[in-house]
Order: sequence, then C-alpha cells, then structure tokens
Amino acid sequence: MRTPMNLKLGSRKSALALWQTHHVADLLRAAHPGLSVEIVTMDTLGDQRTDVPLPSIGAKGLFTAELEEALATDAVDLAVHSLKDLPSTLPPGMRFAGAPKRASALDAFISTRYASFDQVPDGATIATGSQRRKAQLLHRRPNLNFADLRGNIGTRLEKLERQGFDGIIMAHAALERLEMDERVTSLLPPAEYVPAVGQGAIGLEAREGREEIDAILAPILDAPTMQAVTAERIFMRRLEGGCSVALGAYCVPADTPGQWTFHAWVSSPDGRQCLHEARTGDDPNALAHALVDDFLEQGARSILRA
Ligand SMILES: NCc1[nH]cc(CCC(=O)O)c1CC(=O)O
Repeated sequence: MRTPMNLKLGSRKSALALWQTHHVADLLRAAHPGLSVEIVTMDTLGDQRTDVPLPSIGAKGLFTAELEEALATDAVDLAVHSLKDLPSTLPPGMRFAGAPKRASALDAFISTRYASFDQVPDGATIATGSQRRKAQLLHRRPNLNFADLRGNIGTRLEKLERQGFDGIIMAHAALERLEMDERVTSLLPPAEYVPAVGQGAIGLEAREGREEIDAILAPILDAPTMQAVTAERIFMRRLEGGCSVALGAYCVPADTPGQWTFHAWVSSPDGRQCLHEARTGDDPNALAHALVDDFLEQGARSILRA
C-alpha cells in the first residue's frame, strides 16, 4: 500500500493540544522510521470565545470545526483532539480514526487552602466550567457555591489564585501531560464522580476516503482504549448528550481478566435527579446499550433537560 511520505497533523495551539499532537507525532515516527510528520496549528471558535461559558455558545464541535475544515480540503491528513472534545456524531465526511493509550480519566481537585476535597466546608466556592462536574459535586454537596471557569490549563490555575476560589476541578490527564501533577490536591474517585466520555484519551479524526491512513495509524492505536471509548461514545450518542449536559461514562477493565466495569451517570444540572450505576460484564458496547436502555426507561432524557 502506498502511504504518504509526509503526514500533516492538525492541532489547536493550546499547550495541552500541542503536547498531545507532539505525542502522536512521536508515536508515529517511532512506528515508522523515515516517515516525516508535520504539525499544522490553528485556532478554533472555542479558543477565540474565552469570555463566555461554553454551553452558552451553543454550537457543537466548538474545538473541532476548523480542524475538520482542514481535513476536508486535505490541508491536514489527521486532526488530533482531546477525545472529550470530539462530538459523538461527526459531521458528514468525517470519521473517528482511533485513539492511542488513554491516560488518567479522573477528575482532579486543586486547592491551595484545603488538603483534600473532603475537607472543603459548606459555602466554599469551587470553580469549574463543566455542567457534569458541577452536578456531580452538587449531588453530594448541595451547599457548595460554584463559579464558571474557562480557558486553557495554565489560565485556569492562574484564576484559582487570582480570583480566590477555594478549589477548582480539572482533568487529571491535562495536569499529568503538562507536568503539573504536583498541583493536584486529590483525585475524585471515578465510581462517584463519573468522568466525561473519552476523558484522558486522545482522539484522531480523519476524512472519509482517506482509508490509507489507517495502516499508518494501526501501530499507535490501543485496543483496550478503543473498546472503552467506543462504548462510552455509544452511551453518549444514544442519550444525545454533549458536554453541555451532566452526563458521565467511564468504561474500565475490571479486576477479573476479560471483564469491564461501565460507570454511568446522568443527572439534572443541580444534581438532584440522578441516575448513577456501575455494571460489569465482558462486552463494553453491550454494557453501554443495556445501561442506556435502562436509563431511558427511567426518564434519562427529561432528567438531563430538567
Ligand atoms: N473540556 C475541555 C477539555 N478538553 C479536554 C481536557 C483535558 C484532557 C482530557 O480530558 O483528556 C479539557 C480540560 C478539562 O476537562 O479540565
């Protein structure tokens, strides 16, 4: 099979996006000595609108549309995203081309005032831009206050100090990748604080019709990661949940070999009405479908919109 000698990877410009794209480039070069890999960077709507909460912008694919435009015109061969930012239904002509090995999917609590999340008192203000994180925290701690938090990872850490929040919640993977792990105060247990679909994974996107790229990608993809995130994305697609609703799904290998545990969360924005269940079995996609069936029967769609 003929493969391009020069592969162009499209990336956002944030430190995390660039880290992830360089990571993919390194994996590809290691798998294919002699392959030339180039990184093309661009801004997305989500990067430009840092002033407003993401859900209020309303559009889907806030961090992906410009990269998809570049894929459509072959200006890039592959777009590298945080999988969490990649909608579960892609625009026509675009396809999910796989994921390398996932990093931590957990949420991290960061505070300069408290030694762990459990020590945060009622009335404290926690900053997060995520509906899911807010709802999950409110469910257990209805007397916490919340502030919106936007911007790239460095900006958010600055805001923690400058705006005097009692703590912020961020993806553990982002802090690990940017070598800011030592900023983590504590990790939220994923059985209780169910992570976002695809959190901690890098998602590769390609144009339909460029199937020759699959042979180049094959050696850098991770089968267990793809099984897990595929199931999580089924859960999200069937519930029509995006990042603007309180939906979580985390599929993880169980202690018994061959078994998977699927953690599922759907709630109202205030966390009061909530469907929360973990189920174990040998087929991640089947677990996702069974949980969606049960959640729909229990009114998941109206709970998400409550
Ligand atoms: N929603 C923004 C976003 N998209 C991906 C990450 C971090 C990396 C990841 O979750 O894989 C973040 C920041 C965060 O959730 O704190």
